Amino acid sequence: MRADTLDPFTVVSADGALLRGFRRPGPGPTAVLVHGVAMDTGVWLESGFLGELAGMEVLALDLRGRGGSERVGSARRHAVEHCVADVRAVLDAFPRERYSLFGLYFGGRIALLTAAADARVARAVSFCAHAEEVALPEEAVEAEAAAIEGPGGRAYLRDHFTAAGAPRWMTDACERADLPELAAATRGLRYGSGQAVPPCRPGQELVLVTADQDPGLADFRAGERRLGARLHLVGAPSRIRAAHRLAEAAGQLAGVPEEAG
Ligand SMILES: CC(C)[C@@H]1NC(=O)[C@@H]2CCCN2C(=O)C/N=C(\N[C@H](C(=O)N[C@@H](Cc2ccccc2)C(=O)N[C@H](CC(=O)O)C2=N[C@H](C(=O)O)CS2)C(C)C)[C@H](C(C)C)NC1=O
Repeated sequence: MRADTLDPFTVVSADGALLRGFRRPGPGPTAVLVHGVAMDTGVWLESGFLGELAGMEVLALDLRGRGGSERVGSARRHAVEHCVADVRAVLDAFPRERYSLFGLYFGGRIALLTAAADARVARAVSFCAHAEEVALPEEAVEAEAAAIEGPGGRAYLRDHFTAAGAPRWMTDACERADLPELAAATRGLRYGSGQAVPPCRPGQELVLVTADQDPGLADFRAGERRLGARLHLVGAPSRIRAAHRLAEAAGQLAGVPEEAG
């Protein structure tokens, strides 16, 4: 396959955080890719996602504290509003008529929240994250953050994802994580990440993707009703196992012209 030319970029978020990412040129509509909590832009290359978006211009950022982006240090500076600001900083740096956002897991939630905040987003596709309120289990999240920043942090993540049948690109992403920063990002989830996504704007298209056997399917169905989102199911026993099929799903979804009903 043709090697992709990836042009690195740097943008500054609203709170001054320096963000890095890459642009993959393309003649078609612009896609903005938002990775999950324990990830960075490497997942787009390794998952085959990039190849499935052939023809689109692709902008992929490392969220604060991940990849090459600035380590912000505190949980508060990892609040979801700052992640939304990170994405909007990329839109500001690359002015286009419209953008399609594709988000993976927590990145999907960020994509949906960005659409709700920003009319420039014509379409937001959330892979394996729904739009409903989530009651964050404080103790479990704190225990997870402590595990991640502890001596067995990398093993904690690797073992969980391996046991859950995650693809290689997801477990490899954990090997690259800056663990103290990932612990801060985990603690930062308490600042707003549980909020339900507000109704989107007229003309915006929202797509929710999950496994057809996802035990939490009801939350995705709720998004269909409450937000008029489209639901796209992939054949998999769980959200994590669906990760093996998300690039393929992206190819199917990206192929659909935005005007399609
Ligand atoms: C390692 C494993 C145990 C896992 N930890 C993660 O993965 C990442 C890395 C570290 C923190 N992490 C969270 O996610 C926070 N921790 C959790 N949160 C739950 C969850 O549902 N999280 C969502 C995302 C989300 C968040 C906030 C609000 C909405 C949605 C999610 O998508 N999780 C899947 C894993 C799965 O579905 O089993 C993935 N997330 C990865 C990513 O985003 O990079 C790729 S896979 C509940 C309590 C919100 C739980 C809980 C035990 C504490 N631990 C996990 O989930």
